[in-house]
Amino acid sequence: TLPSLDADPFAHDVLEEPAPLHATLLEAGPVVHLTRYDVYALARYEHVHAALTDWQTFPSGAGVGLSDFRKEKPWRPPSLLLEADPPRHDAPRAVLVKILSPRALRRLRERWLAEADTLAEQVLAEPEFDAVTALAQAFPLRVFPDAVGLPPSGRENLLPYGDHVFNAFGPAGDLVARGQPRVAELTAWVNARCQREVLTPDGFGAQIWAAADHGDITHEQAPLIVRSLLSAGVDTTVHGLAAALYAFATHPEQWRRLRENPGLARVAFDEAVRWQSPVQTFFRTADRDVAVGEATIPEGRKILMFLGAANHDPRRWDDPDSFDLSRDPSGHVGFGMGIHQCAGQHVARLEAEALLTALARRVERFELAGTPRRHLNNTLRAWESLPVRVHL
Ligand code: HEM
Ligand SMILES: CC(C)Cc1ccc(C(=O)O)cc1
Repeated sequence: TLPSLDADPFAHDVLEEPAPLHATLLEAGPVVHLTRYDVYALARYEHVHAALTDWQTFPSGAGVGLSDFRKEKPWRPPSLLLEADPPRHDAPRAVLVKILSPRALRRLRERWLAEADTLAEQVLAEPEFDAVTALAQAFPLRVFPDAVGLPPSGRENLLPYGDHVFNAFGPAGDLVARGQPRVAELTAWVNARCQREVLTPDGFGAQIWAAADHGDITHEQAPLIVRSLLSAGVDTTVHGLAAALYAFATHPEQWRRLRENPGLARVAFDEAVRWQSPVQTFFRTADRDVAVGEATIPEGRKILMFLGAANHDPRRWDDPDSFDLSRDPSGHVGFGMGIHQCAGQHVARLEAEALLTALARRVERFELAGTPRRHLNNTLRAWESLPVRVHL
């Protein structure tokens, strides 16, 4: 039989502190029926990994949120990557993976390292500041819109748009309602920024349009693929960097390790992504009755994958709740896994390497200078503020 639970994974107290629910789910069995939404929760690493890598059984085409696109109209035209399955998914994916590859990003490396140094010099002139606004938000907004090729005006729309995109994967509750008043305006702004004529010639956006000229995708698809960058490329890195800064402010011995070996910056970021899982959950749809353990997930139902729980599954990780730079975090599901694995992970890692390297060269120790406050979102694990004191 299938264990069931009436817990609400999107309740504010769970979004604030998901660990107790994760513990319950990890213990209860491979699959738990969440009766409140009639969805099937997967929390153990083995089963989350299996679902992520089996797109035929667990497709994305009906949406990766609670809403089933076969039953209700999506709030925006579906993504050609995130909310598409092969074969439709293939060409957009191939184009974006090439544009965002480690090799393609090499041309940005020096500029992003220099931008991080400049930002660090400015911010570290003060002994105390809010690491969320001064660093985690400021750095991505300093380098990413330019890399996409956005014009300067209106970039303050990116964070609230992304926040709504991530809330919209959850139930239509107060967090979605809070974003509603600005959705039309933010959507219009983002859609206008996906048009060829507003994008600078050397950015990721122009390269997507050039791929259409080259026949790799169609010109109708190009703006929606640019929209994917604007939807997924900002809030994720902001909260990923905030997670890393929170990890180091609460683990001074790990910061010391990074200072002794700045080459650890990239693995430190992946360990922070594993430890905090900035993207906590999202869905798939069961394409058939699926046996998981002795349980069966009925065809047509949504499964909810708890990345944050899988990244702390003691069946897969030693001492999972510790933030430890000596761990090999590879294999974590913080960037997903399989054919939809994060197309922008190398962008995120380069942003993190630049910022953490610039800070490691200057900051002897971080400490919390007040109680961090959470930013609640249906999908993202995020900080509203992270007051820190730095010792140079
Ligand atoms: C710490 C930062 C980030 C995290 C934690 C993250 C997380 C994820 C996860 C978990 C997925 C898989 C979604 C699924 O399987 O349905 C994903 C997909 C994706 N991400 Fe990221 N992401 C990050 C940064 C970025 C950035 C910077 C970009 C763009 C430059 C980006 C673009 C995308 C796109 C386009 C997809 C869809 C890929 C596909 O469906 O083939 N992400 N991301
Ligand atoms: C973790 C994922 C849900 C992040 C994400 C959001 C949006 C898109 C898009 O293609 O719009 C892609 C990826």
